[in-house]
Amino acid sequence: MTETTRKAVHFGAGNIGRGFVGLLLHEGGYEVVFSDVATTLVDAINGATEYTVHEVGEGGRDRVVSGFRAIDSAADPEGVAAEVASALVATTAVGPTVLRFIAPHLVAGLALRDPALPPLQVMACENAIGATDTLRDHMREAAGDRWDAISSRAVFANTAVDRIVPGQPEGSGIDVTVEPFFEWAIERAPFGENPPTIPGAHFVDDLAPYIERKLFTVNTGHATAAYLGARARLEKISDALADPGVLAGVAKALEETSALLAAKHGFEPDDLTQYRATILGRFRNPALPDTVGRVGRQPLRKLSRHERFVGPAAEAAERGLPVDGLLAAIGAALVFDEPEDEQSVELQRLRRELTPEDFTAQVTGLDREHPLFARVAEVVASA
Ligand SMILES: NC(=O)C1=CN([C@@H]2O[C@H](COP(=O)(O)OP(=O)(O)OC[C@H]3O[C@@H](n4cnc5c(N)ncnc54)[C@H](O)[C@@H]3O)[C@@H](O)[C@H]2O)C=CC1
Ligand SMILES: O=P(O)(O)OC[C@H]1O[C@](O)(CO)[C@@H](O)[C@@H]1O
Repeated sequence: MTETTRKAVHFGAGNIGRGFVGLLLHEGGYEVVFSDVATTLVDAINGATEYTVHEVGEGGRDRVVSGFRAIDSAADPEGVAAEVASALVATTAVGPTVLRFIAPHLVAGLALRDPALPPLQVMACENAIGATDTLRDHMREAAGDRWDAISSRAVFANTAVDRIVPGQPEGSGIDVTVEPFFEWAIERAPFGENPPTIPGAHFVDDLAPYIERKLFTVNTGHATAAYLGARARLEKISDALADPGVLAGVAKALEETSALLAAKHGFEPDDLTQYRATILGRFRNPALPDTVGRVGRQPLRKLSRHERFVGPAAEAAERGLPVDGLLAAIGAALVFDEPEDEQSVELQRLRRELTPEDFTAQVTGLDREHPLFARVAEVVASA
């Protein structure tokens, strides 16, 4: 494989796929093959020779991506397997619950792959702890008896990706509007001497502190702003941050997650204060057309056991740390009522049909004996 055939297959050509992962892979010198199930999007990508990532806000600039194509994985699974077989890198940005549908494509590609090639470098770029491990588990399951023969043809690294990429305005084609900030932290060890070349990414020995700091600050804070903003009938995230009540609620929830991060991972409190300030500045970016509906999407996933609210609140409660701000955010999430969002509709149905205790057990996954359980059930009862 020569320098000119450096190829990455990226699953999920949506907002983060084109506006972040695809962009950085392109800047790292890879030809990018997007794989998606949205036929119109695949056609639009194949109809273009370049697209522009518009970074809006302070320090932002336009970046042009070229050297890509797209393939419809529903219509042409054999084509996807062939691309995977000869790629150097495979990434995903499809949503954590979709990883199991990507696994069979990767397995089929590894089965075709020449064992003499360098191992495929697999990285799931989702907002979830251990997403690449989850993808590998799905692959192992999909491969069954074949796994032992093909698993050495790939290496797997967990990653933490951070860039706000909102829903795109009508008529923007495949261009993407994003914030200027980004961070991509990747586990170093799986690659040995040959890490992928991704400009601006940083390789770390232990990803756990990075991904927890990211998820429990950026994502906890963003989702808190969305749910408090939606409850205050605000539509834009930047307007939510301008509301003193919402801002105070976000600040309180994040002070609690910072206290946990300091206690658990040894982050310096002053550094966390600075990190929170930077993040609140990012949420306030008025040039980003971001909405409480997008950021609050899939509330059942966000209220689950190891996600951005219950995850840190449970650990904080176990350590006797304060959780009132996180409980208030959970209270606002419970009344998130977006008819367009399936999980929001399901959430409201569950609230109507279950007792507060049964709802808490089912939605948050907390054990009934956990120190947080009764407090969440109380919030559910009074929401
Ligand atoms: N948008 C953002 O600001 C950020 C998003 N993320 C994470 O990135 C992931 C994707 O988020 P977005 O790009 O915002 O969503 P999106 O909805 O814009 O993109 C997801 C894409 O995946 C495609 N897809 C769905 N099922 C598929 C399948 N079986 N095979 C191939 N493609 C499939 C969809 O058609 C869509 O194009 C999520 O896990 C999200 O949490 C992470 C950091 C930032
Ligand atoms: O599907 P999720 O988890 O809401 O992912 C999107 C979130 O990730 C973020 O990009 C933060 O990195 C936010 O823009 C957004 O709220």
